[in-house]
Amino acid sequence: MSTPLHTRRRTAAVEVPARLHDAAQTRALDREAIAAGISGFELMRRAGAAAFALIRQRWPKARRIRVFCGGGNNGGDGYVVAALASRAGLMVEVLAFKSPETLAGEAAEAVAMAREAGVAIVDGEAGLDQPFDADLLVDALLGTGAKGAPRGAYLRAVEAINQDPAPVLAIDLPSGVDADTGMAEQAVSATLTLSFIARKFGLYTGLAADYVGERFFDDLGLDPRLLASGEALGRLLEPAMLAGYLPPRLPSSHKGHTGHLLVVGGRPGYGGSTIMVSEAAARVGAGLISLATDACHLAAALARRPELMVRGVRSGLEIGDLLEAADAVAIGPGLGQGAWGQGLFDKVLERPGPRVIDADALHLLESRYAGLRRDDWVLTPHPGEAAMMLGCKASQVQADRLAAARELWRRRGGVIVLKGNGTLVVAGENETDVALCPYGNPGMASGGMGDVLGGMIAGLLVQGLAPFDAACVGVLVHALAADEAARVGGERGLLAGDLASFARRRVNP
Ligand SMILES: NC(=O)C1=CN([C@@H]2O[C@H](COP(=O)(O)OP(=O)(O)OC[C@H]3O[C@@H](n4cnc5c(N)ncnc54)[C@H](OP(=O)(O)O)[C@@H]3O)[C@@H](O)[C@H]2O)[C@@H](O)CC1
Ligand SMILES: [K+]
Repeated sequence: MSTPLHTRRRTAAVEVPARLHDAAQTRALDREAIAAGISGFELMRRAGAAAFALIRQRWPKARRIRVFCGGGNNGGDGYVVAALASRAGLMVEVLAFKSPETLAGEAAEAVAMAREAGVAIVDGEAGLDQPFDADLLVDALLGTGAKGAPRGAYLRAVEAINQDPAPVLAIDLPSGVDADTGMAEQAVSATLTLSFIARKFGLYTGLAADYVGERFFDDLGLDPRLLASGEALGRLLEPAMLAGYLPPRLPSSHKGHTGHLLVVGGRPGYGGSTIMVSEAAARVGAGLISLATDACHLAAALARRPELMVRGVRSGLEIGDLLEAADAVAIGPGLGQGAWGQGLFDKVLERPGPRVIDADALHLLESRYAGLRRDDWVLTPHPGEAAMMLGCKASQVQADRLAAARELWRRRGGVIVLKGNGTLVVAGENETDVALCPYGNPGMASGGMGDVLGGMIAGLLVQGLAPFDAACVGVLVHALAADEAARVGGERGLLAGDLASFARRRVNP
C-alpha cells in the first residue's frame, strides 16, 4: 500500500479486507474445516441454523415456508432449515427435486432430521402443481456443486420460484448463478442470499447482481486463521480501507506537494468529458490541474471550474511543456480517434509515467500500439471497450469478467479497471492483485460516470498513490459517492457531475 505525498504517518489500523473465493477454493475450506474436527453435518447444521435465524429476523411474521431442495449438500442445508422451522411451529413443506432416499452423507442426515421434525416432504415436480400460498420460499436447489445452467426439474423449479410472489431466501447462492463468474441466464431471483464459509466471487460482479438481492454472509464459526489460509481469487474493497490509504495532510502542505495532473482530450463538441475528468481529480485532492483541450471549450471549462489551468491545443506539439510539468496524465474522454487525438496520444505515450488511459485512448492503444505493455498505466475499459481490446463480444467479457480483466493485464500490464457492476481492479495473478468493488448503483448507468472515475484515479495518482492503490481508492470513492448521491436524490436522474462533491467527504476519512 502506498501513501499519498506529504501526509501524516498512517495512524489507522489497516484491516485485511474480506477475501473472495471460487467454488473449488470454497470446497477446499470446507475440507479444511472438516479436517480440523468439525464434522460435515455440524457445518450443515450451522448453515441451516444461520439461515433460519435470518428468516426469523427478516420475516418474523412468516408462517408458511416452502423449501426447494436439490440432491446435494445445498439441499441438505434446506432440509435443516425445514426441520428448524417445523420445530418452531411453522407450516413447512419441502419440495424434493431428488428423491430424499437417494441422498448421501450429511445430506441424508439432514433428511432424517427433517423427517424427525415432522416436515412434509413431497416430490418436487408433483408439488409444483399444488398451490401452497407460501409466505417465504427457500432456494436450496443448487450451491457450489452446480455445473452449468439448471437442468430438467431444477429449471422448472427455478421458474416456479421466480413466478411466485413470495420473497425468496437463497441458500449459499441463488441457484443458476455461477459461483465463480457470476454468469446467470436462468437463475433464482432472490430477495436475500446467505453465503457460508466463503464469499463467492461470482456473487459480487456482472449479471449476478440481478439475482442475489441483499447479500449476507456467515462464517459458520470457523477459526479466522483457517478462513485466512488457502487460496482466494481476490479481495473486496471496503470503506474502512480509505483511512489507511488517505491519511491527513501535513499542516505545511502546499499545492506543489499535492501533485499536478494533465488532462488531455475534448475534441469539438466533446469538451464536457474532460471538464468532468478535471473536476473529479480536483475533488479527490489533486493540487494542480492543467487541461489541454480544443480551444472551443476554454470558456466553458473556466466557467465551470476557474481553478483549472486550460490551454487550447491544435496538436500534440503543443503539450510538451505540460507533460514535462505533470506528475500524471489522464487521456481519452472526448479525444476522438482522428488526427488530433492520435497526435496527442502519441505525444503522451512518448515518455513513461503514470497515465490513466480511457475511452478513445483505449481504441488508439489497440490500433496504434499493439503489444505495448507498461507497468505505470491504468487502463479503464467498460465491457464494450474490453471486448474491443480482446477481440470478442461484450457478452463474453461479462460471462467471465475476472478472466477478461486478467487477460487484458497479461497483454497490457499496469492496472486494469474493468468497469460495470462489481468493478474489478486487476494488476496480476495473485489474490492481493485483484480487488472487487461491491458498491455503486444503477443510477450510475449514465453518460460521464466513467470520465469521473478516470479523473478520480488520476487525481490520486498525482498525489503519489501507486497505480493499483490509486485505482482501488478511485473505484471505491466513485462508487460510495454515487451511493451517497443516490441516497440523497434517488438513482434515476443521477448525473456524473453530481459525484465530485460527494467524493470529497470520502477522501477525508
Ligand atoms: N460439508 C460441506 O462441504 C458444506 C456444504 N454446504 C453446502 O453444500 C453446498 C455444496 O454442496 P454439493 O457440493 O453437494 O453441491 P450442490 O450445490 O448441492 O449440487 C450438487 C447437486 O446438484 C446436481 N447438479 C449439479 N449441477 C446441476 C445442474 N446444472 N442442474 C441440475 N442439477 C445439477 C448434482 O447432481 P448430478 O448432476 O451430480 O446428478 C448434485 O446432486 C454448498 O453450496 C453449501 O450450500 C454447507 O452446508 C456447509 C458445509
Ligand atoms: K441455492
